[in-house]
Amino acid sequence: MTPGWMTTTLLDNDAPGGWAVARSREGFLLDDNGPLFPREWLKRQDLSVLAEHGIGHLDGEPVYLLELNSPGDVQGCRWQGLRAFMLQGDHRLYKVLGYAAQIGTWAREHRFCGSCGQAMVQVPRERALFCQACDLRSYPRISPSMIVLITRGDEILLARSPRFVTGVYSTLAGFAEPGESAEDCLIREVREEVQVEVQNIQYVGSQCWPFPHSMMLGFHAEYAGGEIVPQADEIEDAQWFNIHQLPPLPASRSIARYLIDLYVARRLGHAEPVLPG
Ligand SMILES: NC(=O)c1ccc[n+]([C@@H]2O[C@H](COP(=O)([O-])OP(=O)(O)OC[C@H]3O[C@@H](n4cnc5c(N)ncnc54)[C@H](O)[C@@H]3O)[C@@H](O)[C@H]2O)c1
Ligand SMILES: [Mg+2]
Ligand SMILES: [Zn+2]
Repeated sequence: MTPGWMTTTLLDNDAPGGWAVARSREGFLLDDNGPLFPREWLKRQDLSVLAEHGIGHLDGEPVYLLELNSPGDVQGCRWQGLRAFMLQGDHRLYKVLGYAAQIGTWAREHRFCGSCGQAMVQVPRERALFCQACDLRSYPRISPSMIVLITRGDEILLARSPRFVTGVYSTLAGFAEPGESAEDCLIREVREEVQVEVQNIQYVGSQCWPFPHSMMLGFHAEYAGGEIVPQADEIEDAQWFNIHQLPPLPASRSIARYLIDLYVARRLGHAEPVLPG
């Protein structure tokens, strides 16, 4: 038995046994034991299954995803969104569900060829869908996004979007556009969102962010000039905060929080935090 969580290319759907998770637009099915169910039991429930995907091994046991057409009722169970699993509970299970969510979303959204409209088929032994007519392959989609902590000595620039929990301020972030390097994207996003210029851009680390398929690339940058002007509609407020007087911050498992905690720790000479995977 190999301990831990390992994703795999594909598993044989006809082989019996293993664990399964069920996903619908309401999130993952959950009972008092968590979101992992004995697969044979789960498949006997009255659920409308769109597709079954083998996704990996947890402590050596195969794990499958049942992607559902609609959230059914299973006695003693409820539905819970992926974000809630990220915020509380076992980080390992959150990784399993995050991967399941990305595979489920991608396969659901690529059932038909984007070029000719024919049904896509599974490629043997590879996580890819294939159009025989066009010889076109589709792989799981990942959207690179930059996230940056801008600092000015003891001050850090944080902003809030109207979508955030009341009071919470975070680092600036945005999706890469075609034609951009990571640094180009970062500079553009910072200009768009707060009209500030940055210098000494340093890559810090990355994080998978399965909401629904971002790959966060985290940076630190120093302030170089400009007055904060928050972008209409996108940024509700943006301010310089002294590291000794910070507002409510993002969830501890986010790279946004890590970038802030890391800078504060270095500034104060405290032990450095660990970037959550
Ligand atoms: N893990 C973290 O700590 C953390 C923190 C902040 C943001 N994020 C994530 O970073 C990502 C980007 O942040 P943002 O929302 O500020 O981006 P953003 O500033 O680029 O603005 C989002 C808008 O950009 C547009 N957009 C452009 N390309 C897109 C694409 N590929 N997918 C979806 N929308 C696209 C859409 O109109 C969307 O509403 C999001 O997924 C967000 O959840 C993660
Ligand atoms: Mg943004
Ligand atoms: Zn096609």
